[in-house]
Amino acid sequence: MAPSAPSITSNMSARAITPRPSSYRHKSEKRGMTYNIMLVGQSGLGRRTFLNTLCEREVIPATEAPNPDTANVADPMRFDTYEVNLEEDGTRISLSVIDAAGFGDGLDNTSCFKQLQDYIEAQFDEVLVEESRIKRNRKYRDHRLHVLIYFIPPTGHSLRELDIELIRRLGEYVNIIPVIGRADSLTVDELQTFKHSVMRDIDYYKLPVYNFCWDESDTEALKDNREVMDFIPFSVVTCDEVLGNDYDLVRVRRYPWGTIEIDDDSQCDFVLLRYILLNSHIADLINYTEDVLYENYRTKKLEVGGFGEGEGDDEDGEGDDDEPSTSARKQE
Ligand SMILES: Nc1nc2c(ncn2[C@@H]2O[C@H](COP(=O)(O)OP(=O)(O)OP(=O)(O)O)[C@@H](O)[C@H]2O)c(=O)[nH]1
Repeated sequence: MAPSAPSITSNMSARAITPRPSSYRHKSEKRGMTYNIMLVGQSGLGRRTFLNTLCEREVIPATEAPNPDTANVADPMRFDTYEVNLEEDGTRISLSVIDAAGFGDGLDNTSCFKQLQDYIEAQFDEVLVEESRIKRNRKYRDHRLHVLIYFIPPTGHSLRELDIELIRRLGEYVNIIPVIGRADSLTVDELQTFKHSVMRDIDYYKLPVYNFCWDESDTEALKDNREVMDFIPFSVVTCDEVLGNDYDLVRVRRYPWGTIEIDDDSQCDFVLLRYILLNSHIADLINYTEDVLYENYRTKKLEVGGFGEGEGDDEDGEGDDDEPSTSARKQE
């Protein structure tokens, strides 16, 4: 008899905290979900490897080494999109990941914030236009960003101006989850101290990172969510090798002195973060984006009259756009 497919060993069960999937999650189970994630962080912090580890396959192949003649010239930001279909606990997830490459790599990074903001707003505007059509496009694919994973470098100090500015500028448009990339660069004590410093800065500057406790009506989930918040920023170590046999696989990062099991929650927060992103909190992140962040954006845009004549015009000739934009209403 052929052996069954090997499965990745996860030590999630050993963790003191396993957040309960919210009621939103159960409602979306059968329908399947359209989910959009953006990865932002300076080059080399492990965005590509993180995505591959998250999806358990090579979504972004390794890039070739940079040409030494042009390596000193910072590229402008690029938004590379990757589509992946996943199944998590029986729920189909049509995942779109936008890798914002080149953020923070230049000497002057002021334009990066605007490029990111423009990108996120453009996805909101697209929905605003779509909502105002008389005849809706049934095949319309919503590209609003549901979560932005921001990679903080493992400096061991505190947040940099660049980190503060990014969270401050984009927090009103997207759910930002800060993570410490390459967290294996820090010892256990350094990591704890660094996490505290980052949280101190987030509190001090009132930075709008995603608040897991936004839905206070769900009292049962509130306790779990408070515990989840204690892990922010999540420490991430990604996999560069899979060890094991036909029955059991263990994902590791190998060093001269040994290995780190990235699915072991006593060694980093990757397994918890993955569970939050793809399972327990996926529906909350989508709902918060649609019901709060998008609604706020929409209200502001319509109040200042920024969504004026012509924006709803139908380029492909489908649908009629005579309807005034102010009548665009989100279907409850
Ligand atoms: N020590 C350590 N190295 C890592 C980790 N994640 C990725 N790396 C390594 O860091 C290097 C860069 O990783 P990438 O995933 O390509 O980083 P990126 O952020 O996508 O970088 P760019 O493609 O340059 O924008 C590779 O050699 C990875 O193997 C990690 O958690 N710990």
